[in-house]
Amino acid sequence: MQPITEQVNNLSGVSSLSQPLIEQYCAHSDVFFTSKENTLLAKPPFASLLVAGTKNLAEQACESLRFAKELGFNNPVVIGAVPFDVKRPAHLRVSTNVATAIGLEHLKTLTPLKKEAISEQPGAITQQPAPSIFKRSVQNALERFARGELEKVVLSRTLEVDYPTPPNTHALLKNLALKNTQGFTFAIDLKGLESSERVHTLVGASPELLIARKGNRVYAHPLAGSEPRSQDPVLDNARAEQLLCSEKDLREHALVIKAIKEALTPFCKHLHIPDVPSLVSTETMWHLGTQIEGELKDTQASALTLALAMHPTPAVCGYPTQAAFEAIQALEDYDRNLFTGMVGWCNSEGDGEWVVTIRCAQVEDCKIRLYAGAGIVTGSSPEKETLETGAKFNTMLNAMGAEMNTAQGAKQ
Ligand SMILES: C=C(O[C@@H]1C=C(C(=O)O)C=C[C@H]1O)C(=O)O
Repeated sequence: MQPITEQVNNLSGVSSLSQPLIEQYCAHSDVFFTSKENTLLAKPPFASLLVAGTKNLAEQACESLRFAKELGFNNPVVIGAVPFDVKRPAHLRVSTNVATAIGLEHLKTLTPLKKEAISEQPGAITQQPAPSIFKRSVQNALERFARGELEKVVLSRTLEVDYPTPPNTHALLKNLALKNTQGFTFAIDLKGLESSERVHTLVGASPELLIARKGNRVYAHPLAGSEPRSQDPVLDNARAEQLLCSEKDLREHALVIKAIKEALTPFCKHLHIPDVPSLVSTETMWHLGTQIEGELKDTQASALTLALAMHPTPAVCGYPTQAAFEAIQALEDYDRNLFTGMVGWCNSEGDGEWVVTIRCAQVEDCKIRLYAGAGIVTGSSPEKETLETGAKFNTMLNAMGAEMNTAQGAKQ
């Protein structure tokens, strides 16, 4: 895919390489997003903040971008985060001050970034809920499947890491980008939502592309079905091979593909979906992934419109969607808010990239809250799902320079 953001403003006149952009990021005010192809750094002043329930969010975004263009800005961009529950306020900003660069994949050819400490002292980790409670929720989900109430639900848990002084969010972002050059690394200032002067940032490195649009072409790369990586190469390969032919994981994956096909078909002239998924690896996980490509009937539907039509996919919610959503409300005892929502950007042409908000955390003052979920279907094991969510925390824990012990299920 060619860079989508070629035409976007570069008002600060920075070079077109992403490393300087990441160096210029300021945790107190900015929004940073990078994919393999594009890096965007949006700085204040922001033209407006779109927080309405997301029902008509795409229209609002479209109007605000048109208005910004009428005011003489060449390439305004909508950038930010939409929550898991689309009835909750989104955190999207219209920016006319966006610097762009090529994607992070090219970081490899630049002076290597070095991993930085995010805090002088280690943080204290608390699991919320405790693994035993998470396992009970998985068991409850299995009982719901047996009663025929639904086929899949994604259940999640969190870790709270408390530091004696505020951790360095900029260093955390750089560490994430350094290790996840194949994924989508982001940092979104959330102060507009909370009206607090303290650093409050959503930060993460998602491996999952919800949708990218460039002209009349669309791309999606849903992931579902996972195995933790192992540091032992033989075991690591064996886990990957096992995943590729796991009946349970293929069934879990197929539900996601079915829903995405239903969501995208009305918009597309052609939609290419491979018959079988392939393996996707991150630093910490193996996943089953399907590379979907389509051609739009027309370019009326923006990347944000398409993303909202797809969200929440069964990769983060379950199947059927409403039953899964209700099961999540009943079984999770915390507020997901932005976790398992979407993060990304969209320009006035309607082009953009939206990724699933996973492998992420919220940094607030001296606390970092990490999130991880796993798809549960008939055949899932409470023990294995706890280990899987534990392994998913490692994307953030590694970047934080933190570690949980094996008993807590987060070791590789
Ligand atoms: C919910 C998360 O991941 C989702 C669930 C997956 C699974 O169950 O296999 C895989 C990728 C994501 O769609 C997460 O990482 O927190």
